Amino acid sequence: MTAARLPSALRIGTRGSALALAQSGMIGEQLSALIGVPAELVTIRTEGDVNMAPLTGIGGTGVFVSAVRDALLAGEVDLVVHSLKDLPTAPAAGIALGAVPPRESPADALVARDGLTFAGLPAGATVGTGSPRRAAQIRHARPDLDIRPLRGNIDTRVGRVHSGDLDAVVLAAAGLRRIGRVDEITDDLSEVMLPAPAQGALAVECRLEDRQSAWFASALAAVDDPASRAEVTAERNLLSHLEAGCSAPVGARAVVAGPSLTLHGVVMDTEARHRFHGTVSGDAGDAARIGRRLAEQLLADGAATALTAARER
Ligand SMILES: NCc1[nH]cc(CCC(=O)O)c1CC(=O)O
Repeated sequence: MTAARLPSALRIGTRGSALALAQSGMIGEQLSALIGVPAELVTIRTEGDVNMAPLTGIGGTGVFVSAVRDALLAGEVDLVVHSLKDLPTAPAAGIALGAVPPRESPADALVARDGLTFAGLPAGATVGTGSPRRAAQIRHARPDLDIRPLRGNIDTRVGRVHSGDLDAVVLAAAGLRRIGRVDEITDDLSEVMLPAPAQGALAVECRLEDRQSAWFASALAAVDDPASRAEVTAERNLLSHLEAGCSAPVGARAVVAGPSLTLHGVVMDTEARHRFHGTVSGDAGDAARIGRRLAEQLLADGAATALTAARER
């Protein structure tokens, strides 16, 4: 495509999971209505879909991202949609973050047998999660629980509870909501843990040069939500200035209220021996700087100890 002219169809690159298809389908419909051409989803198979080894062992969630971005750079698609929390914080050559659509709930959710809440889980209950961040915060809140490794798509994970294999699993509420399975949630974990930076938010990426095109830029601006963008900017700048990867035990939650933004962050090691947390507020226009300031504050408190301990595992 030459983005200067309207194409006959907008090709949107996505992973093939139910969640990815739901997310990119929704963005495709919105863009299609805006620009008046049909959107076509192009499924891209990634190493993360094929290889079921723990994510921490195959290069983190970045494995899902590279193949989709390669298709964009190769001109096979015009836009790609990702879960923003799966994107590395370093910018990718030739690619722009075209839009951050209005964010879904950033909360983590419990899916437990018999409708159990987090507080209602009996001592020794098995809780599945493959996320060091979730594991550390569960350990901190409930050292009596038995945390088990967990991978796979949302269906697989929830299935481990229905099969009686695990008492509970922890998932992003946004993922369950987007695939229409919000009824599975038995508790909201907002009071128990801070979410991953950018959890619940989407990233619509385009080729850098296509942003010059007026119709392209205006379509992207129409699906962009500045408040969501400010929140994820603060959260991801915290992560990048901690120099922590996407599987590091770092939690972050920014909230925009009117002109101001408040960012809460936590850094732990996986064993939950160390825990550093703090809050920085400021002007929402300073989101990146707020993230950096909280990172500096947590590092001054000694957070590097926790990050190093987490990396050495
Ligand atoms: N880690 C994979 C992943 N990437 C995005 C989501 C859910 C949707 C989101 O956070 O936007 C999930 C599943 C989960 O964490 O339960």
